[in-house]
Amino acid sequence: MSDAMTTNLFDLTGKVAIVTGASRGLGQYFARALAGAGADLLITSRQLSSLSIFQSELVTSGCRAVPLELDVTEYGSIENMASAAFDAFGKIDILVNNAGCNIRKPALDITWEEWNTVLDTNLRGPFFVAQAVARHMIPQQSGRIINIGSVTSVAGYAGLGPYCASRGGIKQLTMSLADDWGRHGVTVNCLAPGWFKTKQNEVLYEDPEWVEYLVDRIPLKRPGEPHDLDGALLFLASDASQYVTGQTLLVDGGISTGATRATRK
Ligand SMILES: NC(=O)c1ccc[n+]([C@@H]2O[C@H](COP(=O)([O-])OP(=O)(O)OC[C@H]3O[C@@H](n4cnc5c(N)ncnc54)[C@H](O)[C@@H]3O)[C@@H](O)[C@H]2O)c1
Ligand SMILES: O=C(O)[C@H](O)[C@@H](O)[C@H](O)[C@H](O)CO
Repeated sequence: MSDAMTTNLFDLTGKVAIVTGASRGLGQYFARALAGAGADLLITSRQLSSLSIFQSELVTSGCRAVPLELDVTEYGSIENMASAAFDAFGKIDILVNNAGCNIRKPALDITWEEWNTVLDTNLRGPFFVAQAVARHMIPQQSGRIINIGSVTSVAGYAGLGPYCASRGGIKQLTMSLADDWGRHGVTVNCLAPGWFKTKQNEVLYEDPEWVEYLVDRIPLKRPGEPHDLDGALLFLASDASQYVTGQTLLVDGGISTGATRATRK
């Protein structure tokens, strides 16, 4: 019998995970899934107070959870977070680079500042968070970095120019970092969700016609639910993916099979 049949490849007992942007949305679900698999958690937000209820929930569930302040657009904030994270548990095994934002506007209306806000948050930030955390993972000769991408890592949508550029960039960045740090036992992969209703995009779901159009384009015929991401997250965070690096895993109900379709079914 192979070892895989006698051990739980997805078990994260004793592992320490950082989830950025964990005060709400997918970040909270990622943290819950990692805690459910046994990991201790470092949850970050720009405002520590926004983490207190969620920290209590994690602690009540038996997880050791520490809140940390992080603004991914500030280099000093990233450095402080990474060293505080390491000090909290003496190691960092998993990073989920989740914090992100979107400005949804026709390309002609995007300002210089808006471009910078999206790219600084979604691409420059995750790069420097990964760098700061890898400085702790490399001496350990192990680590799992999971960058959050999107279906827009592989497809372009009108009105999402800076966002698509940032998510395409994170896919390429994932491959570059995987090549850089693989020799040190650190894997870097990208988890790319499709369409999930959260604070970032809830306004879109207020329009039933848009929802109908969206669902029509999704082969599995529904938007994602956060728990749809659990399996892929735990795969990329655990020993189950020990020989997987540089990959982008789309969890999107199949919408990336075609950004648009000529006929409606
Ligand atoms: N919801 C979706 O359909 C979807 C699909 C694909 C990818 N994503 C990505 O998943 C991630 C989570 O998004 P969500 O849908 O939960 O949206 P959300 O807006 O609820 O969560 C985003 C989180 O990032 C944090 N954040 C924003 N700017 C930050 C900064 N400068 N520093 C630190 N934290 C910051 C926010 O405070 C929030 O906690 C984002 O990167 C998003 O782009 C979402
Ligand atoms: O704010 C938005 O317009 C959405 O949240 C997008 O980010 C998509 O949901 C997602 O990225 C597609 O994968």
